[in-house]
Amino acid sequence: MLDELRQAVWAANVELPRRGLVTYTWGNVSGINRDRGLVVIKPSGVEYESLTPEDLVVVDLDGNTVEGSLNPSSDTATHLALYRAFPHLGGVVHTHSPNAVAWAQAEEDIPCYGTTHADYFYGPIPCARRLTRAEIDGDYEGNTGRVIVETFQSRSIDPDYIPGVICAGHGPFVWGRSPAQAVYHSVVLEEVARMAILTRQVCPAAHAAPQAMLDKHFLRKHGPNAYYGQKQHA
Ligand SMILES: O=C(CO)[C@@H](O)[C@@H](O)COP(=O)(O)O
Repeated sequence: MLDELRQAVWAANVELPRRGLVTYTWGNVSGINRDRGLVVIKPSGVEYESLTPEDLVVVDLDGNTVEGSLNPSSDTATHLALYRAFPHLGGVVHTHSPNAVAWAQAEEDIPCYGTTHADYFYGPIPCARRLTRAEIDGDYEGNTGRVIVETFQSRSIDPDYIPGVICAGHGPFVWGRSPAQAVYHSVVLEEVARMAILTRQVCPAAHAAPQAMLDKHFLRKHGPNAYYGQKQHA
């Protein structure tokens, strides 16, 4: 079932260790078929070295397993909350990439200091608040997704313009139009998180990039007036 999506989700998952974004099994990628309302996701705790496309689990948007004999990722409910709330998402990635986690553990948005960030994220990357005790004890992974969605709604952030978030004390969830694009954005998020840490070290009072620079760099790559590259780039 969903052979093409299964292959894309498998390729995106095995790209995570190649890109240095995961240690052991600390991450997962999913992809969605919107027509069928089905999500393909990595099974929980399976090593990337032994992962095959057949190991992936197919779930519906309520989290029921439709195909697969392995348990889906423990983060499945978070992925599903994002797919339900943000209709343009085609793929979601979660990792514990260290520079993004550093900002998440500091409970700070990742500031946009320059053009590398502005090329892909149209403003600071938000840090979603810590969960309450009741939210952790209850539907933890579902609540993680709900808090991410609340963060975007309450701050009027468009998830197409800021394709990722860091969750306080936890780590990044990043998305894209496809599983491959979600991995691409995860690589960028980790790099800009690292650059922002270096910037703070060089100058603790560094200024955020001005709006004009954000506008120029994001909008020349995204949206109706984009002119960067050859039109098919992520
Ligand atoms: O945060 C955690 C574990 O604390 C998970 O995101 C990570 O280990 C990946 O879990 P899965 O192997 O996808 O269940």
